[in-house]
Amino acid sequence: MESLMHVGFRVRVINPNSRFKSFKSPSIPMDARRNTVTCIRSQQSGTKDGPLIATATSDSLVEELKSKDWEIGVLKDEIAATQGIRIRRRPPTGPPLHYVGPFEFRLQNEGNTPRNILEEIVWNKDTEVTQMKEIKPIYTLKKALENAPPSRDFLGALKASYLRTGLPALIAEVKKASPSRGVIREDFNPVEVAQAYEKGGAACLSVLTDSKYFQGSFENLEAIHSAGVKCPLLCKEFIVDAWQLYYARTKGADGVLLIAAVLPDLDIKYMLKICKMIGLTALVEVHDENEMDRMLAIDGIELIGINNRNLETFEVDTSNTKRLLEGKRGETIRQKDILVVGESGLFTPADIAYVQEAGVKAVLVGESIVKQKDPTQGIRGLFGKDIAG
Ligand SMILES: O=C(O)c1ccccc1NCC(=O)[C@H](O)[C@H](O)COP(=O)(O)O
Repeated sequence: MESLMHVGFRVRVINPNSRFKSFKSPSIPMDARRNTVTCIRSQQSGTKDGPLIATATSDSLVEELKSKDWEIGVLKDEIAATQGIRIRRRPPTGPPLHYVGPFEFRLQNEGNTPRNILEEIVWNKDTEVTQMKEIKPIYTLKKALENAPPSRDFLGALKASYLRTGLPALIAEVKKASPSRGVIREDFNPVEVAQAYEKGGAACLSVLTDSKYFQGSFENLEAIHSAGVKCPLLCKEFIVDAWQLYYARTKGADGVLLIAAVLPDLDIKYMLKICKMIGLTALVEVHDENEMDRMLAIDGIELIGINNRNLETFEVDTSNTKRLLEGKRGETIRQKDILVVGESGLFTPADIAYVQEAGVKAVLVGESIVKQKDPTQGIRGLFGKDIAG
């Protein structure tokens, strides 16, 4: 996908209502773009006879590239919309300052605020990742992975726990705060929480790494990994770029979350391939029927999470899990041997029994256990019994 963004290509928009039926991307070949960048860099290092003409050419080329990249972003949103994706990936800045493209595109700058919290998070993440990529280019991450220890088997740990206890395997979430609940645990020591979860019988852990909205961090993930916690670790992030997969793996993740509400099918397929290549288990998250159907049409998905929380409105409804596993969808899931995780809003043994009855073999739980003084006891309370091995 990333390369598509940077090479000249023609996009045909399938949506019949689209204002942009066909669009020819910048026909500036990859090499020319590299040369542009090289040219700018050499100017920055600045020889005194650095040609002024080159500055003008570079500046206008950079402006043109920015504008075209922005237009492509808008078109990608349109393609995503044909898959029922409502989250727009357009950066919050709108068109570049000197944008002189089509009038329709210029108009789109109006009302350029996120429509809901998930969109806001994703826009913020796009900016954050762009900056991080500058600091740690992907080749440095790939290099680091050459000597990285093998990842742990996230899916295997869930299956083993389910077989051992006969209850849904627990992915216990290391979560200090959230947009919907604010601060959930004041005296938050991520390593102590992780160790308490492991002692209580969690099969895997989910570690929030977003700092702005969840007060999480990659340092937390790394610290839990280095402390010798044996449970496989899910990097709970808002993945918008394949770079993040490599980064997560270098920080000790064994699994990552891919959110169907954010990522179009092609991105999911591409990221699944990278996950496989670098030893990450992908937990693909859905919230509604459309997302479930899209994911069931993609080959190679082994783990699907059904989020009971609507990430646009914060509304939580555990019957969501049941609804998405009914009928034909449930049958397809069984045929494909996909393990389903029930996520969010689970507080009591009755909640666990309800989602197990619906067909889940694992649950992802944060608030109800992290807010207990002793999270080990929190797990006992959640299941109504001791599930430690
Ligand atoms: O939890 C939120 O407020 C939230 C807001 C926006 C995007 C994602 C959000 N949460 C991620 C999750 O779905 C939960 O952390 C996870 O499933 C655990 O949920 P819970 O047991 O209810 O803490």
